[in-house]
Amino acid sequence: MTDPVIIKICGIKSYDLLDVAIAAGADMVGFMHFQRSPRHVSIEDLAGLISAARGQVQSCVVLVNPDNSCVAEVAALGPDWIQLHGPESPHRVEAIRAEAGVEIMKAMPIGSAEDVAHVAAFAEVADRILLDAKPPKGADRPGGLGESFDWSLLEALDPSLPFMLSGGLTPDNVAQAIRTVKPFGVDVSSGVETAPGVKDKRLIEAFIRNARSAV
Ligand SMILES: O=C(O)c1ccccc1NCC(=O)[C@H](O)[C@H](O)COP(=O)(O)O
Repeated sequence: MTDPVIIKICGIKSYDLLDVAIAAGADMVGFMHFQRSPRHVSIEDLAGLISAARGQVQSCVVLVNPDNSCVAEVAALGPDWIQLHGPESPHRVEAIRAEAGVEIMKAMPIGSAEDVAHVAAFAEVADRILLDAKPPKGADRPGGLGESFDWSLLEALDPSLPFMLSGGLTPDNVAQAIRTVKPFGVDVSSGVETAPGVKDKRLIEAFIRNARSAV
């Protein structure tokens, strides 16, 4: 019997949608703290959402190249995870992990075999790796763009490395992604929205149902 895939619904901004994700069986929810994101949540709102999630679902705050004061401010709110989704180096990931005292997920942009070759160095310093599509040149943010990447690139990865898969996942392709790539977990944002930043209850439910039914 294989372990169930971890499901993360990213970019939750409201208590209503947090409840929807929990009721539908999400394992983890992501809260964006990045001004340029259409899913940005203020520090004040993060505090309430993290408290509401506690004990029901793992919470993950997504930051992009944060400075030490931002890390300290977010860590003080007690999320289960901080996700680093910027150009942080392995050394910086290690320092943030020591400073924050919470588990660290490092997002890695994948667009080529060279990008895949960089994963090992980050796997040594992060608690979990998230593989996402490399954003196109000129994109205004490094994630949450609904872009997928060539999953066959991941055949070069160390097969013993547990990783989360993201980038362009939807209710329609998540089961195929799980069967093909065999990730430890899956992460979605745009694929459960009707417009950037507008999550949809039925799409969240369908995503989780279809991910759970993948064999
Ligand atoms: O969602 C954002 O707006 C975002 C902005 C800046 C950095 C990361 C961001 N999202 C991080 C995520 O974990 C997304 O779930 C992941 O990139 C996949 O997004 P999508 O392809 O839209 O499902």
